This record gives sequence, C-alpha cells and structure tokens, in this order.
Amino acid sequence: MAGTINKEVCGYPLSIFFIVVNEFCERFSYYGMRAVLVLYFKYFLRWDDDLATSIYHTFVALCYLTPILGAIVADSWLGKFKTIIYLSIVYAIGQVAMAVSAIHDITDTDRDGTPDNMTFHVVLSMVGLFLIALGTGGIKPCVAAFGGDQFSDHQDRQRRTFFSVFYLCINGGSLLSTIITPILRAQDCGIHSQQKCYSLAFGVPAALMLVALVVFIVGSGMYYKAEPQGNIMLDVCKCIGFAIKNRYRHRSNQYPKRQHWMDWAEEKYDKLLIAQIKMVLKVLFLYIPLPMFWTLFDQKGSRWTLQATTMNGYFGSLVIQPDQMQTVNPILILTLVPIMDSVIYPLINKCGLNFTPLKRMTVGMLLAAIAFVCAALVQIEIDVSRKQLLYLFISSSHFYFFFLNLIFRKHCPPSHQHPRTDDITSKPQEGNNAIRFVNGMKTAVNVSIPAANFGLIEPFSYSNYSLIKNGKVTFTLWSGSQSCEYSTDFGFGSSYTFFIPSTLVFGPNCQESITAAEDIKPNSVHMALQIPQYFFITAGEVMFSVTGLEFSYSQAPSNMKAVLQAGWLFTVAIGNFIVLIVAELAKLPKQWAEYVLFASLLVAVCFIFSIMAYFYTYIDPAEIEAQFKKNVNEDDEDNKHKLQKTEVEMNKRDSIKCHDEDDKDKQTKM
Ligand SMILES: N[C@@H](CC(=O)O)C(=O)NCC(=O)O
Repeated sequence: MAGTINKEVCGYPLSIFFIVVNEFCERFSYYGMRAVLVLYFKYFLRWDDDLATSIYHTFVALCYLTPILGAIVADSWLGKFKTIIYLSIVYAIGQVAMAVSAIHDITDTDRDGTPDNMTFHVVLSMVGLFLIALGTGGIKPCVAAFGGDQFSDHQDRQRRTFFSVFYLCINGGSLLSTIITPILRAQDCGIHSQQKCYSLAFGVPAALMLVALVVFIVGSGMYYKAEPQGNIMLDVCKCIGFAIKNRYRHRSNQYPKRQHWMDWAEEKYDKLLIAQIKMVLKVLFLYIPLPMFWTLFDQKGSRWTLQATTMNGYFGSLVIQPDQMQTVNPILILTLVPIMDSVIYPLINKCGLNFTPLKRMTVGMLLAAIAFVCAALVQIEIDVSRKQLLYLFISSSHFYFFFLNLIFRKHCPPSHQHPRTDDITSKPQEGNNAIRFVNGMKTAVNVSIPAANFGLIEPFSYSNYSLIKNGKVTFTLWSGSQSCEYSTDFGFGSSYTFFIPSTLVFGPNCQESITAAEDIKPNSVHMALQIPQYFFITAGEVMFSVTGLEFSYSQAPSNMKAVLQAGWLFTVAIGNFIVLIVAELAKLPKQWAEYVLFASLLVAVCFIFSIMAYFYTYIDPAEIEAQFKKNVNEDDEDNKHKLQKTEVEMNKRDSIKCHDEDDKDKQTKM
C-alpha cells in the first residue's frame, strides 16, 4: 500500500470511513429515487401500468448491466478512484435531470397544474435515468472493490467486517430513503399550481448524491489507489482466444496433453496472466447457478408487493401500505448482519464446523427457497379467504338485487327500472376500496370526498364505483343547498354500496339513515403473515449476498477485482430476466403454484451449486501472484547467470580465436 497516508482507527484504515459514508448516501439516492419512480411514470407522465412497469424493470436491469462497463474502465484505464469520481458526477447530473423533469411548472403554460409539453418531461427523465443507470451501475463494482483495496494482506478479519458494515450502510440508506421519499412525494408543491411534489422526491436523492461525491473527494488524500493495469479485459480475451485456437491446432493425439486448456496459451502469453485468468474463470464458472437466487430475491419488489395489496395492513393504529412492506428487508438486514457476524458465525466456528463462504451461500439459497414456500402458504390462505368472501358476496348480492328490484318497482318511473349489472366481481386492485352510492330519493344528489367526486346521482339511480384508499373517509352529500356528512372507516380491498333512502333528512343526524351493504369484505389475511417470508429471504440474502460480495473480492486476482464484482452484479441482471421468462413460460393459473415452482427451481440449482462448491479450492491470489513473480525473478536471475556465463565463454572463445588469428598472421608475415 505504497503512497498512502495509512492512518488507522481501531485497526481499520481511516479511509474506509469515507467510503462507507459515500455508499450510504449513494444508496439513499438510488433507492429513494426508485421508490417513487413507478408512481412518477403513472401519475406525472401519465403512462399506463404496463408501460410504467416495463420501463421500470428495463431501468433496473440496465443498472446491473453497466457495472461491466465501469469495471473495464476502472481496471484498464482510469483506475477505481477516478472512475468513481467521474461516474458519480454523471450520476448526480442524472438525478438533477430527474428532479427538473418533475417540475410541472416548467411547461405548464396554461397554469392548470398539468404539464403542457409532455415530450420535454419524458425526454428529460429518460436522459436522467440513462445517466443514473450509467453512474450507479458504473461505480457499483468499483466502490466495494476500492474499499477492499484499503486493507493490507494481514487485515483479513477487518476486511470481512468492512464488507458487512458496507452492506449495513447500503440498507441503512435504502431504509431511510424508502420511508422519506414517498412522504416527500405526497406533499403538494408548485409555483403556479400545487401538485404532488415529485421534484422534491427526486431532488433530495440528487442532493444526497452530491453529498456522496463530496465525502468521497474529501477522503482523497487517505486512499490507497491501485494503478490501473492496462487494458486487462482485452488481454484476457486475446489470451483465451489464443489458447482455444492453439488447442484446436494441436488436437491430434501426437501432441502431449496439458494440465489445463488455458496452458495452450503459454507459447505466447505470460504465465502470470494465464494463472490469473484461470482464477477468474474458476469463480465465473461458480457464478453460473447464482442468478436463480436473484430471481427469487427481486420478486419481493413485484410479486410480494402485489400479494400485500390483497392483505390487511392495519398494525394497531399504524396503517402500512402494501409497498411499505418492502422496508422489512432493510430493517431485518440491519438487525441480522450484526447478529450473524457476532453471534451465529462465531458460534458455528466454536462448534468446530468449517462454515466456508460457499457453504454459507448454499444455505442462503435454501433459505430463499423456504421464503418462497412461506409465500406460497400465505397465498393459499389468501385464496381460501377470498373464496369464502366470494361465496358471501354472491349470496348477499342475490339478496340485495332482489331487494333493489322491489324498491325500484315501487318508486321508479319505468325508464329508471334498469338495475346495473356491471357490479364488481373481483377485489379492487392495490388495496383500494370500490365504493358506489344508490340514490333512493326523488331528487338528484351530489356525493363527493376530497379525493373523488361521484358526480350527480339521478333519482333512483346508481353512481359508478370509485376507488378510495383505506382509512377514515367523510362523504359530503348535496341536494340543492342541503348537505349531509357521512363518515366511515375503510380497510383494504373491500367494496360497498351505500343507500341514500327516500326518507333522508339532511342535517347533523343524517348519517344514521344511510345504510351500507358490504359487496366484498375487506382483506382479512394480515400483512404480518408476510414477515416470515421476509425473514427467510433476508437471512438468505445475508448468507448469500454479503458472503458472495466478499468471496468475489478475495478470490479475484489483484488486477481483476472490479471485473469480478461486475460479474457478480451481472448475475443480478440475469436473475431479473429469468423472472420474466419463467413467469411467461410457466403461466401457472395459481400464484401459490408459481411460488412453489420458483422454490423448487432454486432447490435444484442449489443442489448443483453445492456440488460445484465441493470441488472448488480456495486460493490466495496475492500469494499465487507473489510466487509467480518470484519464479520470474529467479528465472531472470538464472537467465542473467546463464547469459553472463555464455558471454564469458563467448569472450573466451573470441580471445582464443583472436590469438589463433594473430598467430596465423604472424606466421604468414614471417
Ligand atoms: N437489501 C437490499 C436493499 C433493499 O432492497 O432495500 C440490498 O442490500 N441490496 C444490495 C445493494 O447493493 O443495493
């Protein structure tokens, strides 16, 4: 670690403090922006659900594909330090572009609260997202590896702890931002008209990214900055290509076999480079089954959140929204990482078990599979409760229509006798409640709540269904100048029809005359039932992901550490594609069956991985590289000696030759 100010605090290099704070702010920025992104697409850019979802997933996939680019730039050209600085600037510009794209006033020329030039907002936000994907993905493999670089060879234990703390910072940032940015988004802001404040929800992550950059620069004088080693990726590709070609050229039996197919590159390439490529290939081979873990893990943001929308989110007086259940993951990470590091792993060690990184990762995969079995059980519970509710609904709705027909025949002129048949038959989406009103009065009634207007309901007629959120809602009914307020509490996913009787007397006690029929009962399965599945997936994540991050670092040759980190992140991108492929191909009618399918696939993959892991031999790349360098030096010394010896012999021979020639000359002269 030459050329560093090697200050240490409690055995740790001081420089890593700046790196973990940088990571905290960067992850706050990333997860905070991501938390409100789909809603921004849907409500600000006015895209439909499908478009919003596909652009969202494309963005996430891009964030995990760009690490390859960042790693190549860092390892072969700029070095990790400069790559982090430059790409962080690109990242911050992207976040600022997002914040600006969400200011509706910029194009709201008629000042009605909606942007008038949507193309401007769409283009700016797409440019912003592209820059963010480039920035966040590009620096991702560099920051972790750069942190690892700060430790000396004898600080193995501290480096392991660093990776755990690093993971804690990621989740601390993610947890805080996932709580804060939705709150910011829900505020109203604007110059000419007040709208939901997406610009603030993107602006704060942009500010945090700038803080991340500044903190990283402040630590500049303390970092150990390994020099980039030239275009290593190109060398690696050329070397592999040559080995394959050379092997093919010498395929006949007359040529002696070599220990490893990469050894066929020996004719042209340095032995050290070949050894390093072998190390990387061994780890990359182990990575093949890993995307399946991410396939399951990343569904907590999609399938599991959708599952939560069909559940009851009342936790005492606290109401948890379906998308807020995702915060259980970072909360559990913050609890589990220290417990694992300070209690579970040491305990396992004390029992004499060698819980190697690859064993931990295998257990992590199994835990993720268990999480999906839990998710399947919860799904079955939801389906059963829904069946019961549907039965209740069908029977109550028959009774209810019989009753309505009686009223209408008695009171309505013939033109109004057409009870609507487009009644709701399935649970409203996203935990909303579907509400409608039946006006049994002879005069028209207007019904409204702050968030929706049911419109003017003609005498003896129905309003359409309106979707409203859970919690207490106060309806205001107007008929001419008379009004009536009706308050009630809603849970999640229910449907109600409210009857305004012909005898309604407007005034303070009007509430008692209005009756409600429960068409669909609110969700009865509690969201707390998702906690076990979150627990298992998070415990799996700690064993799999935290360990994998450290494993990738420790098994990589010195000049290819960021490349291996990028390879690790690439498994996340592949995992996300597998979700789409499996879900599309399997098309299982029951959600619980899909969960079981994913769990079974992971168990199968885990079995294969455990066999591969069994045959893996852990290496110390630094030691191997040092050995190679020593051998080369010894070879050089040998060569030097040989050269000197040859030179001496040649000189001797030359001088003898000279003497001979002199003698000959003398003889001829004589
Ligand atoms: N547990 C996740 C964070 C989250 O989903 O909130 C995590 O640690 N991801 C790793 C990362 O690098 O972002």
